[in-house]
Amino acid sequence: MKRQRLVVAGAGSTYTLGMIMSLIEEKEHFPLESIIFYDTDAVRQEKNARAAKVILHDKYPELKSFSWTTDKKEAFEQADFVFVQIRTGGLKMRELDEKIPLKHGVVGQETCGPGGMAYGLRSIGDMIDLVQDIRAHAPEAWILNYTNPAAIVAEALRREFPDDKKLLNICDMPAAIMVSYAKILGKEIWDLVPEYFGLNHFGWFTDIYDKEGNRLTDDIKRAITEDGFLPEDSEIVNDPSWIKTFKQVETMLNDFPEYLPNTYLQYYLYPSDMASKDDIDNTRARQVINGREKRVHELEDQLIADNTTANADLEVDIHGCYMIRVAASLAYNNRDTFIVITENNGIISNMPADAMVEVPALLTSDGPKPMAVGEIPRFYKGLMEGQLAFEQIVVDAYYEKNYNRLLQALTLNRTVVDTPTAQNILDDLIEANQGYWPELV
Ligand SMILES: NC(=O)c1ccc[n+]([C@@H]2O[C@H](COP(=O)([O-])OP(=O)(O)OC[C@H]3O[C@@H](n4cnc5c(N)ncnc54)[C@H](O)[C@@H]3O)[C@@H](O)[C@H]2O)c1
Ligand SMILES: O=P(O)(O)OC[C@H]1O[C@H](O[C@H]2[C@H](O)[C@@H](O)[C@@H](O)O[C@@H]2CO)[C@H](O)[C@@H](O)[C@@H]1O
Ligand SMILES: [Mn+2]
Repeated sequence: MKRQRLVVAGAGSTYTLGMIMSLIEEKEHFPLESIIFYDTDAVRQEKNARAAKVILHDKYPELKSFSWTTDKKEAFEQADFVFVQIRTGGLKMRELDEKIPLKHGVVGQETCGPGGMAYGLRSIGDMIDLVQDIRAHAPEAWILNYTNPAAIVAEALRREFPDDKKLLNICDMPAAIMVSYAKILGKEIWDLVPEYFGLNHFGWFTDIYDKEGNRLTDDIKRAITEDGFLPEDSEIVNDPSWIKTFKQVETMLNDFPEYLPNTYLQYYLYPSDMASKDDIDNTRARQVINGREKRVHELEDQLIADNTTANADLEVDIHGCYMIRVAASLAYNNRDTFIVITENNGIISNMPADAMVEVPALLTSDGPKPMAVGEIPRFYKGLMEGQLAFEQIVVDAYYEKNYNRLLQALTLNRTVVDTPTAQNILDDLIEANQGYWPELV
């Protein structure tokens, strides 16, 4: 098995340490020769890097080299794989994305509605530059991108790099949901075969099978409607916000029993309820700053001070493992099935060919081979068409630098709808995003 040379871009991320643990856990599936961290923020990256060095020294002796840099050439020129996880504007801007819509009585969420639009307009330019930089030094490397808002980023990258066959956008949410299904069924996530369609953070499981072909969907639905639904992945199992989100799946399934919903549909199906229950002074970004980010940094301080993992509480979560299994399937032509974001081209036969959809695909060394979904029922098609138009108009607005396009996008979005409200939110977002968004005309 060829050992891979991996670059983590955005290595100052709160997910990096978890990714290192997953790389260790998955080393037989995806063996590494080297890891290079790359980030534009040398200080933020260095903390993660020094802690990772301690972990890798203890738990990955086979790794030939580990280093970190802010130099693009040094980072990318030898890469086989680049995992991309950047956040333009940081958690500070995420907090504004959440608070500004809430101030106007609208859902405040990093990837949905106005918050997703704001974050998208910040991310697009940086992501285009980053992919160009990677391609300048590593034309053949696989780029696995999970930078959010993945739907809007994927649409912009599709337009910018139409012929790039080694650029794949992915999200871990379907996998995190499947971890909970697996727990209900007394199985492992890797034993389950999903049938799924949608857009990123906007989709449904239509069926779940095991590898022997047994249909398990009704067992899952029955368990959720009788006993409720909880997160089970280690990263989120005890997080009150994620517990509340998973519980909402029971409500969605009772209201719309046909398919099993992605958790993110709560923002689109119950927007008034979601907006009214959020605390503007303690939105998700604030919880992450005081929670995951603080926890990760404290753990890193401890690892660096101790110079050993002996006393550290290190856990593996599905986020990293999913990305790594995806990478392994591409690298070694495993042809495993994963839910990924890809251009529709007839997969969902009654959705536009150019839509970036989220569907199961066989991942091969020749790229993803998505499985046909066929025609989807009118309700889902209607919801998806509205959301897709929103996402595509946001990307149009980025290129056209056009205020009115953004007003159209927000008015279309199920979390907003009302034009004067859309105008007020948009004006506040423009002010908050000066220097990040294109100058609008
Ligand atoms: N698709 C998914 O399912 C999924 C799951 C988890 C996280 N994410 C995404 O991963 C990203 C990281 O999240 P986080 O909360 O850890 O954020 P974070 O702010 O902790 O980390 C992001 C890092 O990216 C760096 N960065 C910003 N712009 C950069 C650029 N142009 N080039 C290189 N580095 C750059 C920052 O300096 C920072 O260190 C976000 O986009 C988040 O939404 C996606
Ligand atoms: O609010 P956050 O920062 O905690 O989460 C935002 C991300 O939520 C999803 O990712 C989950 C993931 O599904 C789960 O497995 C675990 O690793 O936690 C992640 C969140 O902490 C979502 O898919 C991402 O796109 C979001 O960035
Ligand atoms: Mn996601």
